[in-house]
Formats: sequence, structure tokens, C-alpha cells
Amino acid sequence: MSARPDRGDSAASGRPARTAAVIPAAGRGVRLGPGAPKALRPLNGTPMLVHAVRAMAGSRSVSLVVVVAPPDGADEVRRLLDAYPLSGSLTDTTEVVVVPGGETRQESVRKGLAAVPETVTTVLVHDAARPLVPVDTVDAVVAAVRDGAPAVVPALPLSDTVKQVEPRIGERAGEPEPVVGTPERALLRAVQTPQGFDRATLVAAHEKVALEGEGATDDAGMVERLGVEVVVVPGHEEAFKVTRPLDLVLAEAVLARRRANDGF
Ligand SMILES: Nc1ccn([C@@H]2O[C@H](COP(=O)(O)OP(=O)(O)OP(=O)(O)O)[C@@H](O)[C@H]2O)c(=O)n1
Ligand SMILES: C[C@](O)(CO)[C@H](O)COP(=O)(O)O
Repeated sequence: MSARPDRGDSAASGRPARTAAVIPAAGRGVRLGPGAPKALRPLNGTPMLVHAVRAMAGSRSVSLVVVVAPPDGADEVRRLLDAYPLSGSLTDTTEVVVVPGGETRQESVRKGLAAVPETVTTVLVHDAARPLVPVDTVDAVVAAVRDGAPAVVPALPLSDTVKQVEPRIGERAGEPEPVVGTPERALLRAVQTPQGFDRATLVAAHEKVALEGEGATDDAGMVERLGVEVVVVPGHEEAFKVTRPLDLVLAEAVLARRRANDGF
């Protein structure tokens, strides 16, 4: 996997618009249960992370993928990525670099972002835990950023009704939690990745939260704190996050269906 000519369109400035994807893959996968770090666990015999890298490299826009590995696992991840072809295409020369991650997703993304060169104008942040995102979803996010949106998230409407509760913690943990509200479901969206950003906006958002010491569960949430608008494009059911054991069953089923349909 090596550097290749830019795949970006020419920006209005005449300078090439390059897109990089940062893949945070440094989590343990506690909710998935005991085993190897989540991103390294196999799906249909291939590590989840490899599926995620292929999903990003499959977009014609993406010329660089930065994989954020477990803090003590960068060498192992590098070897693993070397062992798997990026795609079936011999011409695909997407550059893939690996950096060590941090204690939180936010810290891991910040470290990945530090490895993105300033020539890159559009940055995607994509969970390794969403290995099956279709390329059309990736392309829709990139297109919206290139069309001028500083921050773009793919998202789906919810099927469940959502309740706000008063969590029971400490001595009261385990007691039934009182419901304090029911947000109007039609106004809610379940947000996925890749989330796409104008590079400077994402860097500023991460600098702000690092300074303020506050956490955020996604990158767009940090951009919102800058007062910058975030917009939504349609997500995809297959971009679900592998979080709990049943998600592995679903992921294997999706891969089996793809194989049957496309010879994937
Ligand atoms: N310190 C961390 C924590 C998470 N992630 C990454 O962020 C993505 C979304 O996180 P999540 O699904 O919560 O993964 P885990 O943190 O591994 O899961 P869990 O919370 O169950 O341990 C994953 O690709 C995960 O590898 C990361 O790069 N660095
Ligand atoms: C970024 C994310 O996938 C958007 O839905 C999500 O917030 C990650 O949460 P996690 O608890 O780190 O899996």
C-alpha cells in the first residue's frame, strides 16, 4: 500500500481537494465480550478493521487512510494490514498509515487527525466498528462536504420511541429509572459514520474540547460546540455499529447476502 496520485476533484481555488479517512480502531470492545480488541476480530474470516479500511478505500475520493490502532498494538495492526489486500483492484494504491491511539475515542481521533497532512481538505472519521458501510454512503458524505458543508453526518430515523430517564447510580443502581421525558421521535436521527468535515473545522473542534476537557460521543458533536452547522445526509442500515454479540451475527449475515448477490 503506497502513495498514489490524488483522487480529488479540483477545488474552486485550482488546488486539488484531497480526502483522508481517519479510522479509530483502538477500542477494546468491552460490550462485545472477552477476546481480541474489537477491530481485530474476524468477520467472515477477515478482521473487522480490514473491512472498514476497504470500505473507505473503495470510495474514489479517498486517497489516504489513517488507522488508529490500540496504543500498544500499532506494529501488529501494520502487519495485519500488510497481510490483506486493500481490494480486488490491482490499481488501488490508497496510502494507509497506522498510528497508536489513546484512552478514549476522542483522543484516538485527535491522534489520527495529527497524522493528516495539511494538503488534505476533507476528513472523514469512520469507526472501525462500522465495517460494512456501503461506498455510496461514503461518497454522499464526501460530496456534501465538497459542496460546502463544514460538517456532515449520515443518519437514519429511529424505529424505537426514545425516553429520557433519571439514571439511578451509586447505591440506587439497579432500581427502576424514572422517565422524565419523551422527545418527539420525528425530530430524532440515529447518527452513523463516516462523518465528514472540512479539515480546519474538525481540527478546531478537537482543539476546543481538548482545552475544555469535555467529552463528546461523536466528532460532529464537537463541531456543534463551535457553533458551526452540522448537516445530515441519509445513512444506511448496513452502516450499523458492531457493539454487542448479536451485531456480529447480523454482520456475518449481511456479508453472506452480499456474497450471494454480488459474488463479493
Ligand atoms: N480509546 C478508544 C475507544 C474507541 N475507539 C474506537 O472508536 C470506535 C467506536 O467505539 P466503540 O464502538 O465504543 O468501540 P469500543 O470502545 O471498542 O467498544 P466498547 O465501548 O464496548 O469497549 C471503534 O472503532 C473503536 O475502536 C478508539 O479508537 N479508541
Ligand atoms: C461516533 C458514533 O458511532 C456515532 O453514532 C458513536 O457515537 C460512537 O459511540 P461509542 O460509544 O464510542 O461506540
